[in-house]
Amino acid sequence: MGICVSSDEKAEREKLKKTKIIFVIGGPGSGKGTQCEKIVAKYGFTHLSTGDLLRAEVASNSPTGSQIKDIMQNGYLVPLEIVLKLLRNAMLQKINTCKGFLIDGYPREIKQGLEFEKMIAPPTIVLIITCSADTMKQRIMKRAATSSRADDNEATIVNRLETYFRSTDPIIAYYEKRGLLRKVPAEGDADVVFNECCKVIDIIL
Ligand SMILES: Nc1ncnc2c1ncn2[C@@H]1O[C@H](COP(=O)(O)OP(=O)(O)OP(=O)(O)O)[C@@H](O)[C@H]1O
Ligand SMILES: O=c1ccn([C@@H]2O[C@H](COP(=O)(O)OP(=O)(O)O)[C@@H](O)[C@H]2O)c(=O)[nH]1
Ligand SMILES: [Mg+2]
Repeated sequence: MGICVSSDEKAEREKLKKTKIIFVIGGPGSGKGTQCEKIVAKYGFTHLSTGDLLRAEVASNSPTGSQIKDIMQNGYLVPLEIVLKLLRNAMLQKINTCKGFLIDGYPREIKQGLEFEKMIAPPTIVLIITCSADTMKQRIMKRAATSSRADDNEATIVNRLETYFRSTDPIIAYYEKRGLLRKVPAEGDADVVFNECCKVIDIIL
């Protein structure tokens, strides 16, 4: 028996394929959220952070939320099916009004990127925000003073950095080979970094 795809689903897929999609990746605390906020203000794109979607799921106390709470608290990766389902639903909710999507914090592994393309669409570009592990640590510790994130503590930061560095090189190589990768150095002030982000985005408008 073949797979039955409804006409609604076909229309959704077509819409998703026509939309600009920017993956925004980078280590924990590198400034993805900060840059996305600025990009939204200037370009009107829709910002979806997979970390935020997962935190909302945990806060809702759903069965999925309880399943992923400890994984996140410890700085490991949530199963891909869960992340992708949340992401797809969130995208479909915005698809009719959206000028383009910023997908912040995804993919964390090549497999996540491949599944996204299968279920949703290929990214237009992949923006990677890069700074040293020391800078990331310092930024998160500073944020920890005011954030209520359960994973903004020294022990979890070590795991988050390790998780990031373990999977990131293959992701970079993969999108570089396809000509989709855009690197933005992020040691400087947020405004300086933003200026570089704009140069990259202006080209795809
Ligand atoms: N260029 C920058 N210079 C100095 N501080 C910055 C810069 N970019 C971000 N920050 C600060 O660093 C902290 C982490 O930034 P942000 O939350 O945007 O990172 P993130 O990549 O989204 O992190 P996470 O992956 O943990 O969600 C924030 O407190 C932010 O204000
Ligand atoms: O695609 C994703 C995105 C996030 N996470 C989980 O959510 C946490 C917080 O993610 P976020 O992007 O907010 O912060 P980061 O870990 O990059 O600092 C991560 O440590 C993971 O446990 C995940 O498993 N898959
Ligand atoms: Mg963030």
